[in-house]
Amino acid sequence: MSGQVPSMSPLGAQSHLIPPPIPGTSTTPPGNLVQEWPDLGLTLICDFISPAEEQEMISSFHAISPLNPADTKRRISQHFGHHFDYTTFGIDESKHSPVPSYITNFLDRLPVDTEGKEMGRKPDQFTVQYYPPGAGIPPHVDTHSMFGEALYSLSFGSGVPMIFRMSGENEARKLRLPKRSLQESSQAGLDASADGKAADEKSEKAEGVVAHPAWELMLPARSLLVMRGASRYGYTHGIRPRKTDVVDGVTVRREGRYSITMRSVRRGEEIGCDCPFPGVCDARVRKEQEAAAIVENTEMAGTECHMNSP
Ligand SMILES: O=C(O)CCC(=O)C(=O)O
Ligand SMILES: [Fe+2]
Repeated sequence: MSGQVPSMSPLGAQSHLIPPPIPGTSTTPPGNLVQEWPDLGLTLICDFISPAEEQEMISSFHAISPLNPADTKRRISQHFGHHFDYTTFGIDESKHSPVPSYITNFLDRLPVDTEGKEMGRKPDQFTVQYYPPGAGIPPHVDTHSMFGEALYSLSFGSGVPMIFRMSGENEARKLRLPKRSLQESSQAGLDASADGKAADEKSEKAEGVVAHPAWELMLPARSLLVMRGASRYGYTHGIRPRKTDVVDGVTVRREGRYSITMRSVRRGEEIGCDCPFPGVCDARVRKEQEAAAIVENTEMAGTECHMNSP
């Protein structure tokens, strides 16, 4: 079955990767290969942009953020479109950075929902990132309630394997921990998530949490990944920091990679989530915390009454 969800694995197997689920394949009218995992809501469209568009994107990125040869480790991010305010967890309508033409040029080509409440919805928030060779991004679930369901990631410059794993107890627990700092989870709409894979696995091992197996999906340069459904709401995604990758059985050096993460910002009544993954859903966590605060206040009031009574 395409998009089959792997079953739970015993502890210890988690650092090993299992093969990715087998996709269904098709081609778009211009002949681009499309890989689809319908059960996971995951789609990968190859050659979504041309090599010429890719070159334009790279030069436009570095026109704003020139590469610093002394700094070869840090991911560099540029934000366009509506600004998301991570202190209020809302949109700041007064702040908007013009979206560069290298992005607006392909917006009409993005696959959007053709039915349902998000029909025709296009992204309006864009994060362009440069990952120097070897850099990654910790496994995380993008915030559910504040963004539309479809998340897009366009890869360019070079390809990279993205790691996916059905989230479990560990992610649910972390989402419920008091936030050490909003900044920590802020840079790309991430949940209050891991500090990285190593930290993730260490805490799982220490607590004996049984993790779901992880698998990697190669995102080729110029490909577009679309995450909806389970892959968007229930799975963590990330990129392991490492200098080499094994691609089709061959070890290759990782090159610098760029990506454009595209999201649509929810406003007003749209904010919220009723996904089938309450363990890692920020909307559910907020409700739980509000309910707990009401109980606590009621108990405090009861105590006061009791103290005041003769
Ligand atoms: O670089 C990517 O493809 C993904 C980045 C990501 O997951 C994010 O910004 O939330
Ligand atoms: Fe993400």
